[in-house]
Amino acid sequence: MIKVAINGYGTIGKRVADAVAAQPDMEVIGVSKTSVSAEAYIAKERGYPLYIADLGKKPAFEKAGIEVAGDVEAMLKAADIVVDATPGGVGEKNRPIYEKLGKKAIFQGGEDHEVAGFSFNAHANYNEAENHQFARVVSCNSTGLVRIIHALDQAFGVARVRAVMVRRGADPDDVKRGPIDAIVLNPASIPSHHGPDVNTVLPHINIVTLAMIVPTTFMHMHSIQMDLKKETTREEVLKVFENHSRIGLVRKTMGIKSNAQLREYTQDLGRPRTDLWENGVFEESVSILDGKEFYCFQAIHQEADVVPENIDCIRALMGTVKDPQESIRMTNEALGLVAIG
Ligand SMILES: NC(=O)C1=CN([C@@H]2O[C@H](COP(=O)(O)OP(=O)(O)OC[C@H]3O[C@@H](n4cnc5c(N)ncnc54)[C@H](O)[C@@H]3O)[C@@H](O)[C@H]2O)C=CC1
Ligand SMILES: O=C(OP(=O)(O)O)[C@H](O)COP(=O)(O)O
Repeated sequence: MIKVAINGYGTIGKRVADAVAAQPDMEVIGVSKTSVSAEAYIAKERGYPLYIADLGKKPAFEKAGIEVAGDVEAMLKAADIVVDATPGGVGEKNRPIYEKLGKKAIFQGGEDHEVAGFSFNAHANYNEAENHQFARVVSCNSTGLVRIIHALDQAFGVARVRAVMVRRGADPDDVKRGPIDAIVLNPASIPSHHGPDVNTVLPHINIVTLAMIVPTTFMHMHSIQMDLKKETTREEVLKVFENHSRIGLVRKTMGIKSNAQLREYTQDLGRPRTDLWENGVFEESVSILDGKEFYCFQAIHQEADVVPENIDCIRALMGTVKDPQESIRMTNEALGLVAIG
């Protein structure tokens, strides 16, 4: 069993912890929090040993009825590998301790590529991970882009990509963020970080991305255009998506035309935390013009799509499963991830 520590038990960390616990070849040896919160109670409820960054806060946890197993360093020492899901920028500060203890670590998309020196996506570059001490799972939007670009690149060749990301303003629990009544260019300059981020995994792709944020909390929406190298048809493109285990199709017949309806659907499916782990490509939007021009809309659930990628990244860095497809299959099966559509 691979012993996994989750440093930072928040939006991403709590999902990764549950996903690790569901795998046949991994166990959660601990999760960490900085202060008492509802999430600390959930860790207790799940039976995950809870470690804290500052032992000076131990009395506050104990007063709240939450047992503390030790400090973060003790958790790291007990682990084979750590998934660092602390807020963007904190991972970089944590890196020296992983180096000191000789532990493998996975960073998230809030860190720069250089923090790990290797950026990861299971379908695109799983086999390059072995022998690395560190990896970074690219951000949620970049993960969604890499999946779809890589799939079409493998099938038809991709000459260039132009994409616009309409980003959710904040996660559902994030009461301090906005906007409440605005469309914010984020950033106003071009490109947004997503294109260069895609290039950390797929360096040969010609891509320009633009991004803005809107007052929603559930999912980003992408408008994507790609020039393909080989002529194809809409039907052939749909077949590629149907055969991809992490690209789902929002079928025309479902009548879903928004993030809100898609959330209702994942909820009705009984997905944990309503998570959409796969890309949600809108079937109706998939278009091929003049044989080579591809268009689509896709929804990306920001809290969820990086979760299975973190699980595959654990196996890839540990070198325990050599075949990417086998790891992807194991991860999907343990999560109950059967792509929609
Ligand atoms: N929320 C999202 O939509 C997505 C976030 N990411 C990335 O994942 C990373 C984590 O983001 P979230 O889960 O949203 O953050 P979050 O704020 O929900 O959770 C972070 C957790 O880390 C804990 N923490 C803070 N400082 C710590 C420290 N020094 N040691 C241990 N724990 C500490 C906090 O208590 C909190 O539980 C970031 O790099 C972010 O950019 C990636 C994809 C999507
Ligand atoms: O990884 C994300 O978005 P991104 O792919 O646009 O960087 C997550 O939605 C977190 O983004 P945030 O920086 O708005 O919290």
